[in-house]
Amino acid sequence: MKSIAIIGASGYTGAQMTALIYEQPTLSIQGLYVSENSLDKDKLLSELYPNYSHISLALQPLSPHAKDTIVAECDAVVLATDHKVSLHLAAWFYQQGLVVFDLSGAYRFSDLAQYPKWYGFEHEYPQVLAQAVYGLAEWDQGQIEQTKMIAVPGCYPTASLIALKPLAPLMTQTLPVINAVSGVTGAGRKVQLHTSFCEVSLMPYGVLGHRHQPEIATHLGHEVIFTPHLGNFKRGILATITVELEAGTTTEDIEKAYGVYDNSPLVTVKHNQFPKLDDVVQTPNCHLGWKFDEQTHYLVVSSAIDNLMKGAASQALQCIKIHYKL
Ligand SMILES: NC(=O)C1=CN([C@@H]2O[C@H](COP(=O)(O)OP(=O)(O)OC[C@H]3O[C@@H](n4cnc5c(N)ncnc54)[C@H](OP(=O)(O)O)[C@@H]3O)[C@@H](O)[C@H]2O)C=CC1
Ligand SMILES: CC(=O)N[C@@H](CCC(=O)OP(=O)(O)O)C(=O)O
Repeated sequence: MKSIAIIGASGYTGAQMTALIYEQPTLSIQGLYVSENSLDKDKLLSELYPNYSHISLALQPLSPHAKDTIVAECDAVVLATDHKVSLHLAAWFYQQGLVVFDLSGAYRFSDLAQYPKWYGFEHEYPQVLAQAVYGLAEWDQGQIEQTKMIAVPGCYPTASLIALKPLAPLMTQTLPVINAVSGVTGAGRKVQLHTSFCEVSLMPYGVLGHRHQPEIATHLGHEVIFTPHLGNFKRGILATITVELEAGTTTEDIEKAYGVYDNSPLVTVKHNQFPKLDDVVQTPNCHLGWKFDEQTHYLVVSSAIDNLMKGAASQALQCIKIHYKL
């Protein structure tokens, strides 16, 4: 049995993480934590999320004493916290010997120079960062087993990389174009004007400047154009990607490339049939659908995931299971 503390448990990904770990027979939840002065401290998680009424756990303030107790009692921590919060907590828990599964972007680049540019802070823990691995579960299994510092990928990068990585050896220099729409939970539970009910209307944002563009490019090994959109629905991401493949590429080559997922139960690949969000929301699955034009050698692939599940919590659970060989 592995004992895990969940920090940021009142947020959307933290609550989802709690519900998933709660169901695991070989994992136990040591505690749920929020910030020391959180408005939600000492409330039951089920007061915030009545759909989790079966989980009778309180949200505890992450005091210095609580941190020491976590170190004494836990094997691992899940950080479902903002990047800047995770930056410090991940380093501290890692240095105390715990395994860290961080849902934020604070450890997803090995290149220190990316952090001031995309996250607005200098990375203060280069030695911890050097130990961090990217936790795209279907691709990085060996690394996830080896290290104690796992950076769980972002939601848009998960959808995009699962679709694109098999195609990388077949791509030309032309940049793949990724258009993706996310539900509003992607922005977290905190109150913000642009995610309030009357403000949300399908629109692009972060055009040519979203931090997930370099994350996708880094872990694909190929530059991309990435345009996220906010949709007026709660959960899910649909990324539709147009990519030019080398002249002479055949439909069979692509079928073979996507065969890499033949033994990945959570990834479903369909030719000439496109996914829809309703089929993946509330599941850990990724559905891919693709079509290829042999004349122009352009391929269009759509990738659908639940941003809070495969885009965050269920992928973190995959990483936990891979790491502990559960
Ligand atoms: N939402 C999504 O679809 C995805 C999110 N992510 C990433 O996961 C992380 C969490 O996202 P999300 O769940 O959406 O965020 P939320 O805003 O919904 O939740 C953040 C949580 O962190 C807590 N928190 C804030 N400050 C501290 C602190 N100093 N110590 C302990 N807890 C703290 C908050 O509670 P309180 O403020 O009351 O203390 C809350 O529980 C982020 O890094 C995000 O980028 C990754 C993939 C997908
Ligand atoms: C709709 C929405 O706002 N989505 C978030 C992405 C959330 C995510 O995956 O997160 P990381 O911050 O962990 O990379 C955004 O665009 O910032």
